[in-house]
Amino acid sequence: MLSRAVSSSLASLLGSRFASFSPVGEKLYAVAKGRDPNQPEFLQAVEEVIKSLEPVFKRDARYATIFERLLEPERVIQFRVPWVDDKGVERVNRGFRVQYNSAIGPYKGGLRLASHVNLSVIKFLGFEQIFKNSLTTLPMGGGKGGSDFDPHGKSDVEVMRFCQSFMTELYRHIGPNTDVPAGDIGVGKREVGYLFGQYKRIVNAFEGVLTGKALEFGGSLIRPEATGYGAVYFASEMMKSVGKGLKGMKVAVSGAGNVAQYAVEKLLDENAIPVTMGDTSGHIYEPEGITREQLAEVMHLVNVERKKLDSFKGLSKKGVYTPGLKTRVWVHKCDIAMPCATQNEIEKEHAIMLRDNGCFAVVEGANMPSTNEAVDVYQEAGMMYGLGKAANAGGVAVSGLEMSQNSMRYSWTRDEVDQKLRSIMHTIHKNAYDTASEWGFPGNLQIGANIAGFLKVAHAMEVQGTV
Ligand SMILES: NC(=O)C1=CN([C@@H]2O[C@H](COP(=O)(O)OP(=O)(O)OC[C@H]3O[C@@H](n4cnc5c(N)ncnc54)[C@H](O)[C@@H]3O)[C@@H](O)[C@H]2O)C=CC1
Ligand SMILES: O=C(O)CCC(=O)C(=O)O
Repeated sequence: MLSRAVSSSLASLLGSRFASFSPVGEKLYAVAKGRDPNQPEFLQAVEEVIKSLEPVFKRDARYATIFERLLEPERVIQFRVPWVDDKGVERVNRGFRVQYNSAIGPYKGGLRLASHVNLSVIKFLGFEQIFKNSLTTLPMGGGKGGSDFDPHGKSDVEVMRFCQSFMTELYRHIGPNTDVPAGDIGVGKREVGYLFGQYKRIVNAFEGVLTGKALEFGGSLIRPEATGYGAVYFASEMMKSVGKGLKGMKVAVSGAGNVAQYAVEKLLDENAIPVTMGDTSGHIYEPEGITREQLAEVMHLVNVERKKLDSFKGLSKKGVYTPGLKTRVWVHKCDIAMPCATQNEIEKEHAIMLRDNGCFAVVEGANMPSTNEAVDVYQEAGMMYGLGKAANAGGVAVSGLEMSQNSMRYSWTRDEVDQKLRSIMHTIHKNAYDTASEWGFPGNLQIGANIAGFLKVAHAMEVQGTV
């Protein structure tokens, strides 16, 4: 245990929020911060998990030791990605794959292509993925990768050249029983296709090394829809737990990409009223609800024309488009907020706006979309909080089902996969809910999900020895 003097000097070194850790939590956070002081997103994710795991560390100090081991990724791969643009100019990007934890299965997690990608971002995502994958009930470890290459504004051929170069290094580190990447921001069917083609060409084997593949070469039905649908199934479980339903609920959704599109589609199926969608160009607000026709236009614009919402033509008379990111979707009155765009898109001021406007639940389709200060606002206000690790686990869960289908050389029907997804989201919610109650925090899905996700991995790590 740290002395009071050491602990207070560490507190001033690490910032005021640090003061609320127990001495064990302080020590673990200090280990992470001491090793990687310049990785803010990673440290934010670590802080959030440590706070939830305090009761576990208190009950049995063994778990703190295991957690300290888990904090360090098993392997971090960083590499050069050279490619040639359409003008014949040589370009270089930086590629990453963080193979974070393989205690319960092969590393599994997406690849992100976006200019903001750096090691801190990939490490936070890989760290989160460990707990999320554990919650899915499927045997998948945690990993994440990507590059600071931004596919927006690049031609298809430029994206292909980049993906081929990226895979020319990555292929030696992955495999269907080792590490199975998939999509994330900036990586959809097109990019997964180019990556798969290059892998197959190099290793001369047709194997399930990526998920999110097109149906023609081993993809699973419902994988494109899975994260958005899964988040809405999770929201529905949250509502049921307090005797409510989604019908008639006004939902503010951020994002206009994969997760947001299918969240809006499923909200419409459930007779909820999605009132917003947003991207880096701005956002649309439809006070009476986004219609299926408007959603179809967004899908065409984003997925086919590769444009942003500033090109959206279908606003209703009451609809409003607000350009830029200064004003976010969270200014609009809603019952439920579903952030489905990116990390830290809800800061404390936005959480306060949501709370003051009567929003009573936040369900995260994105990874770590709320800052820790925003989460404090939700918890202090008694708002329901479905954290990303639980609420957006449907995507990776169906990726796990894609791996199973590839292994069996078989394909389940759309209904079969959708039923399995629903059942997995039900189980994740129940596990988080029950675990929260068992540990003395009834209704706190954040604590419940983090503890349940951690304990499974911790037990596997313990019996596998110090590896
Ligand atoms: N695709 C998947 O299966 C899964 C995705 N996620 C998470 O969901 C989130 C969205 O991912 P996808 O929809 O797959 O990506 P995407 O690339 O299809 O869409 C991302 C959307 O967010 C918007 N966006 C990005 N940065 C923004 C910013 N700073 N402010 C406002 N809008 C911004 C983009 O313009 C785009 O509309 C990410 O946090 C991702 O990690 C989580 C689980 C699985
Ligand atoms: O489907 C996958 O393997 C990855 C999904 C993902 O990146 C995520 O859950 O954040």
